[in-house]
Amino acid sequence: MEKIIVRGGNQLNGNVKVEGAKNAVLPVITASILASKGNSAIHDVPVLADVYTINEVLRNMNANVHFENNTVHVDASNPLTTEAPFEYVRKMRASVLVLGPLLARYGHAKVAMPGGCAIGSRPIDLHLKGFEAMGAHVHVGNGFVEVESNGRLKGAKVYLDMPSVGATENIMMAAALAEGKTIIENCAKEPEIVDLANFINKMGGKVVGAGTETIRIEGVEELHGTEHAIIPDRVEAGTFMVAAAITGGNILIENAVSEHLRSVISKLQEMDVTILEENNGIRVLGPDILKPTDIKTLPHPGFPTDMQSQMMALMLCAYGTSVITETVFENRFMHVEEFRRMNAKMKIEGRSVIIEGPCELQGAEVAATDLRAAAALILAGLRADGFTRVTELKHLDRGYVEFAGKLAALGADIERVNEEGDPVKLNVQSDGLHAELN
Ligand SMILES: CC(=O)N[C@H]1[C@@H](OP(=O)(O)OP(=O)(O)OC[C@H]2O[C@@H](n3ccc(=O)[nH]c3=O)[C@H](O)[C@@H]2O)O[C@H](CO)[C@@H](O)[C@@H]1O
Ligand SMILES: C=C(OP(=O)(O)O)C(=O)O
Repeated sequence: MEKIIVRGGNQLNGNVKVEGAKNAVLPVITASILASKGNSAIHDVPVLADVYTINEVLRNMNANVHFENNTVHVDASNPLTTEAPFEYVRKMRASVLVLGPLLARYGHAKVAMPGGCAIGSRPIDLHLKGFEAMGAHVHVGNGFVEVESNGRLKGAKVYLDMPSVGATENIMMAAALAEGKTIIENCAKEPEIVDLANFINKMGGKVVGAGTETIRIEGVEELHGTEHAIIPDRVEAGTFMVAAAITGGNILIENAVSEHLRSVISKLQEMDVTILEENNGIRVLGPDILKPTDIKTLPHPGFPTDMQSQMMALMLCAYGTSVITETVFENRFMHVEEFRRMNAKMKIEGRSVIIEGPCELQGAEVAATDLRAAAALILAGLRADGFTRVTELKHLDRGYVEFAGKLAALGADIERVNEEGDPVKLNVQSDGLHAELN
């Protein structure tokens, strides 16, 4: 089993470049199969396990997919099969995002029902409600969800009970090829939604209002391949912002987009972290003494749940009591137990965690419980006394490119090793890595 070993105490300084956003690239790659003619070239794609998984899902459906030099080329002009088996959905829930495009193009899609996961139960009822409103029939049974329509989907008015990111994306993709107009109300406003809408529009689609709470989609008869560059990853950027803050360092996070990070910037400033918006990114300077603060996770533009565990690591080092309230996922505190192994003092009360800082963090062997928890434990290790060993790196590899390598380049004493203790350098150049990452 591979581990990341970090010895705390080093201040991090220098520049780091943010990759394309995982949560933008996955829906964009699935949207590319809406095109019945022409190739799509998707640029600035991060070399992540999740990208390999979605590429495999598409290949399995008979699309032609090629991934090289951070560009994914998709040719979906062949007739596609319309099923994504459990093997993929188990690895990555975002595989359900093929439902909308397949249903719109072929009138049929079948995907293994995603189960619960470490952060909550994560149902897809809102996705299905949207498809039904557009005239599809939904059948759930034997571990699968199957959606079917008689002929073309019909544009409809869909109100989402909560602004689900995945439901907004799936319904937007389905509506792109539907007959007539679809209006999605109370939809998600995340920057990744805007990126997907831009991609669909470049394919010949007619989507307006992405980034607001109402999206209007005028369905078209056919979409074509196009070229698109993915937006920078705001969660990776936020993670490096915390790395600067927790080590009292000075890091320029290149490519970070401040408009995507307003809530994170504001909370870091409350903790006395200095944030400078520069031409090519965001510079973050950690203070000698961190102040406590409170956060409540919310849909965008509220504080992102995907930054909750990294902020928890930072709050452990602040002087005073901080409170985190998680409202997006019902069970996203699995990392609390792991932090406790590092001498963290905190208490879970319902949907909140009360953190009594500053804690004298101690190095320990800890297991990543999800993708962001993996990063958060490594961040805590940067500050802890002695060596922290983080296992279950499959979570980290879903969403961070060369995380240990990037931290080492900034001055961290960190190494990724295999079972024998030999250093592991991920060769992140080609699809050949797929087996290794899984
Ligand atoms: C690949 C990707 O982009 N993943 C992101 C996406 O996940 P994802 O798209 O799965 O998250 P959603 O916005 O859909 O989920 C938000 C909440 O809505 C609930 N819900 C969702 C759909 C549904 O049909 N019914 C329902 O009840 C979920 O259980 C959850 O409690 O947004 C989350 C919230 O910002 C992020 O943490 C994930 O990193
Ligand atoms: C929860 C996350 O991703 P996913 O929805 O792909 O599990 C995340 O990126 O933190």
